[in-house]
Amino acid sequence: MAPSVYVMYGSATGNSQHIATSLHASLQLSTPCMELNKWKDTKLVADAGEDGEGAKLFVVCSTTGNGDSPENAGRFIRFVKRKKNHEDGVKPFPKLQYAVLALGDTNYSEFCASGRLIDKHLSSCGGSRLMPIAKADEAVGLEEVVEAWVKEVTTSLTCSSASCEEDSPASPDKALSPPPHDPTVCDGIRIVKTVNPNYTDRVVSEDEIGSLVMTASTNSLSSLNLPQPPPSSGLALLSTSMKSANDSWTHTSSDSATNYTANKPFPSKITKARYLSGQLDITRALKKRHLVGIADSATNTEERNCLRFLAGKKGSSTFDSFISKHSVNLFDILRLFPSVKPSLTLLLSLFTAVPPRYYSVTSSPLYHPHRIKFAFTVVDYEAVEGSGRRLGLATGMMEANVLGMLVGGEAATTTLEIFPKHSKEFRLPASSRFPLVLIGPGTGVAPFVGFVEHRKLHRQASVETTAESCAGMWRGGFELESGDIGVGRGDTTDFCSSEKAGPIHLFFGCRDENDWIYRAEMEEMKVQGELTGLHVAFSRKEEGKKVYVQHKMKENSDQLVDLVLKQDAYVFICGDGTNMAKDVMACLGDILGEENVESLKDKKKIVLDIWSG
Ligand SMILES: Cc1cc2nc3c(=O)[nH]c(=O)nc-3n(C[C@H](O)[C@H](O)[C@H](O)COP(=O)(O)O)c2cc1C
Repeated sequence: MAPSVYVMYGSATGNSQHIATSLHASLQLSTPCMELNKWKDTKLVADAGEDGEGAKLFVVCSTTGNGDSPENAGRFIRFVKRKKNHEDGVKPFPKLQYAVLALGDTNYSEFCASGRLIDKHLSSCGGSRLMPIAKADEAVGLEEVVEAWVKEVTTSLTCSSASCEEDSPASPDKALSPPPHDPTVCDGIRIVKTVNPNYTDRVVSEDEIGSLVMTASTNSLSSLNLPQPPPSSGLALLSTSMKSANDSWTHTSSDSATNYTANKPFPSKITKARYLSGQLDITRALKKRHLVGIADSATNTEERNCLRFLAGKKGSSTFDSFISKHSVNLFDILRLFPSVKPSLTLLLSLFTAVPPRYYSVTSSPLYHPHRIKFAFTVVDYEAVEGSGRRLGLATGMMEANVLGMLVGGEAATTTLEIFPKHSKEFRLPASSRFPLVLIGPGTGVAPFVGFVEHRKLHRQASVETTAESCAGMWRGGFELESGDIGVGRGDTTDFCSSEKAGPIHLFFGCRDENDWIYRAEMEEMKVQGELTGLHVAFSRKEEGKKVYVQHKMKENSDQLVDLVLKQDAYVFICGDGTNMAKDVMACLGDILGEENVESLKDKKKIVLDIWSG
């Protein structure tokens, strides 16, 4: 009997899920397409086990966080990693053949970490590779690697099948990649009247397509009637209450709060909101896979061809200059290409459920055990001047919810569904004695505000506890009278307070003073001595002089060497992964030496929490 074929995915923002479901549909499999965590709901273990008929498994999995697995793949990865799965005789998948497509982004240091783990451990679990792992890089575009992998999977299945000729599954190209060369598209696509108002019924060359679509888009986009919220905005801070009869945020693994997940979030009450500054800058646009899907629903051939061209290899530069540059979204496409009438089912399959958004907590649980604060940039921008305003889906919703609170002190009307996502590494060392080097330009600074607050409160609490013990208020069952020991309570408090806490240096960067979030807090921390060094870089304060955090780090090279290499400091870096993290890591390499940086990363003494826009 032929082995059963399974397609499974681990996805945080929908890309892997879409690739997997499209592949699954095109292969017309009888097994369901599942998220990896649901592997036990399938017959995979039975089929690929010692007594099974054999199984082929195709995995598409992304990496999120800083080398973390997507939530819907974590359980599966923990399962394949189990030590006992790798011992002789008890391997769970001796009859498994598999292939892994890993999605990632080379801007992150742990490129494709989850896919690599799955590929490695499926082999340790007894499986054999049908093909080497494929790694698709978001930084340069996923399409090429994805298309090649899908083709290889399809070929491997069709040609290993005895009934190759009659039973071959439908080509996955249909769902996943642009259609093959079509002369009406590539040799002279006619841009439809609705796209170009100056259209005359003529054939235009490929070179003209870009500018025509651009002209049309600028005209049309600027007339889009997007809802206009009040003038912006920028960075906002929300404070939400976690308090309910039985739940508390502060307790860890054993507590019920950790049971809140993306699928079962906690409805938190918004208690406070305030603006932190007035600047924004994020982009969001349709991906090629959306265009491929939508193109088929165009009833007008020319519109369909135009969309296919944009989604294909030949249309890549037009795609960049039209779709990406203008942040063209579905709504724009429906207006620009009126014959496109996608069904609800198609849209649901193309646009996966809105993924959760992750924000760093900026407050210490020691301060407010039942409340958390977090900061976010309100996405509100024009992709190209005059092309109309774009609003962030999640941040726009959050801002709208608390607008009354921000401008008039009214209470928020809705709750915010939240759940915790614990970080293994991006957390303060247990002892306050270690110095900290905190590098967080822009909103990257948000978690560090909580770090400094937490360390202050932690230290206060431990000084008070130690001082009480030292002063003889408690001595394991009996109390000493004042005068029994030669020092007073004041002396011991002073002694305990003088216990050395490591210095904290914060490197922050922004455009100019208007952009300086948490300024009051930072300056207060410096005055109070909680921050030993506050190093602020302004990139647009002086004409022609761009100063970034790396420049401030270089200025303080000797101090950094002393803190990190002699005093055992922890270095935390948070913020934009596309440029900042790379530049900061290169700068650390220059200051501390590449080898030291590598070894400190391995020891988790240089820790990153980064994201790409
Ligand atoms: C918040 C965030 C963190 C990420 N972290 C990593 C990472 O550590 N390593 C990596 O290779 N890619 C990382 N990526 C890139 C994603 O893996 C990539 O965008 C992928 O296409 C997402 O696929 P998905 O939608 O199926 O989750 C990250 C992306 C985001 C948005």
